[in-house]
Amino acid sequence: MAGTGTDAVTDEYDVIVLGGGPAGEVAAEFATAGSPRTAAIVEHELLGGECSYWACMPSKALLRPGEVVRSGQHMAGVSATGPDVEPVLSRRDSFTHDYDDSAQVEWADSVGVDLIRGSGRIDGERVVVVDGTRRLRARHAVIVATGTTATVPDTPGLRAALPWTSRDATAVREVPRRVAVVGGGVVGCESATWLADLGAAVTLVVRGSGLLGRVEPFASELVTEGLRERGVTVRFGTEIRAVHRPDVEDTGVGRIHGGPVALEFSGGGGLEVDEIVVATGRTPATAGLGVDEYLDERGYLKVDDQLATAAGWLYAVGDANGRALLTHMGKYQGRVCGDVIAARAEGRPTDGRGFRADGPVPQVVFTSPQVASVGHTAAQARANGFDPQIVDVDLAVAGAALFRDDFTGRARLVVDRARDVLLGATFAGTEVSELVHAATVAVTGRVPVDELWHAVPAYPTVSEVWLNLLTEVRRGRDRGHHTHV
Ligand SMILES: Cc1cc2nc3c(=O)[nH]c(=O)nc-3n(C[C@H](O)[C@H](O)[C@H](O)COP(=O)(O)OP(=O)(O)OC[C@H]3O[C@@H](n4cnc5c(N)ncnc54)[C@H](O)[C@@H]3O)c2cc1C
Ligand SMILES: NC(=O)c1ccc[n+]([C@@H]2O[C@H](COP(=O)([O-])OP(=O)(O)OC[C@H]3O[C@@H](n4cnc5c(N)ncnc54)[C@H](O)[C@@H]3O)[C@@H](O)[C@H]2O)c1
Repeated sequence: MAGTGTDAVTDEYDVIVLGGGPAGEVAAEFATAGSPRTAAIVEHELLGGECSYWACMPSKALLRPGEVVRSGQHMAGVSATGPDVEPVLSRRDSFTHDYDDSAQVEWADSVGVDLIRGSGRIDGERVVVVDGTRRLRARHAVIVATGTTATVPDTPGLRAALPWTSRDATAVREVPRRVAVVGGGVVGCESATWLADLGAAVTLVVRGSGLLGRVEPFASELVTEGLRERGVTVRFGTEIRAVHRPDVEDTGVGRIHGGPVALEFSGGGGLEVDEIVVATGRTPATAGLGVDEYLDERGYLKVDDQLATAAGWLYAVGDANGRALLTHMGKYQGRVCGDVIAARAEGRPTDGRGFRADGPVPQVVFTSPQVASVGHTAAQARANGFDPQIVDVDLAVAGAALFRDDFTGRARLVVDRARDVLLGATFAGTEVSELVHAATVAVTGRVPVDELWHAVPAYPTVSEVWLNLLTEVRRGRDRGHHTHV
């Protein structure tokens, strides 16, 4: 029976998915596509998950206008102002559909997946209980795709101050005049960017010494410079000892939660702001699901490359398995997991290449400048026992200068000398997001550098940076390990 957004009537399905975010949706679709198998998704908030309503979609809708304005401001003959708050927030709302998931429910209907509204937990082998009352049984598989929630540290006074999390920052309705963003990861850097674009005076409070922990150090430095140039105060080595907000009010998501907030720093000193955004990482939504024996020490489900746990019938995709907290990787896992379940249900072998979700991880951080990367950084390559050739070049090519007057940035290739293939690539610079897929293809396909030499970038495009990178790889082979241009 097709999903209606209300309770479906079937109590036995071939596949039951807990959590209707992007990973769970795709897994349900692929496990049943082109077959008579049935699937249900159990979802206790909105079908579409965090990504659609409180994460990727609204954040990128809030970030793009600022980048377009900067593009216009750095192009002779073009005048650009803004971004203007109200139209930007309305455009954001058009992407989150005002938190109405009926379009996703139609999608579920169209692929024959039932939606069961409620909170699911596992109660024995292949059995799911919804809201503590309704029992469902899965003939083949149960897939956990419950994602993560924002982690709020137990700093004295912080939780009582009702700080914003990523949900408030992406759902912003009232722009705080002064805001402290706590955490120097992706959420911290991106939300500092859009809140500054919307006119807030932003202080980014970072306990470590750099932004975006796992990226190449030069990318982290360029993002720090970019934030500072646009007026964001970036404070490294700063821990918050206590938070005081005497006048707290639960005004709703995206609204300012009361009066001013005083932050006390561990090393002395402090800061008064109108709102705090806590961007200190994620907590897996796996507690109380009845899967404790399959969790690692951080609370993520332990899975193999086929997304299966040690219990053959139980799988986990997306953020819930902690492999890569990214929508595209969750959807990739959903495709592989769905294919594995389908093959097993049909008695087909699952030892082919298509049945392992072990591809390299691409990511774009939509700050200004952006950071687009895939595979190993230089440090990761060394830590994994490779002897990498590292090649760095400036992003200044003819195509870049034509693209935008202020185009700047750097690119790095990490090459495995032994096999003559790319292990990773990082582009940090003006609007570099679309550059990374070529690198993803090269890394995934293990294309030899000598073959890449024949992949000629069109003139005059930003992709011509590839020519400079590959030229340097050839030169570097004669000169030694690390080359800069
Ligand atoms: C601010 C922000 C910006 C981001 N931007 C990007 C980006 O640009 N690109 C990118 O690739 N990634 C981005 N991410 C990460 C991305 O949002 C996640 O990787 C992605 O949402 C994970 O998808 P998922 O399906 O695993 O989980 P989720 O999207 O978290 O969905 C899980 C679903 O399970 C439901 N659920 C949980 N427990 C239960 C239960 N017991 N019963 C029923 N339902 C349950 C939840 O309600 C939710 O709908 C961003 C994250 C944040 C916070
Ligand atoms: N564009 C994108 O691809 C995108 C955008 C946003 C989020 N995401 C994904 O979402 C995930 C979560 O992002 P995130 O930024 O919340 O987490 P993160 O783990 O990337 O960064 C968390 C930051 O908070 C700091 N921190 C942790 N505990 C702290 C504490 N008690 N006090 C002070 N600082 C503390 C950490 O040192 C780190 O700098 C990431 O893994 C990312 O992949 C992706």
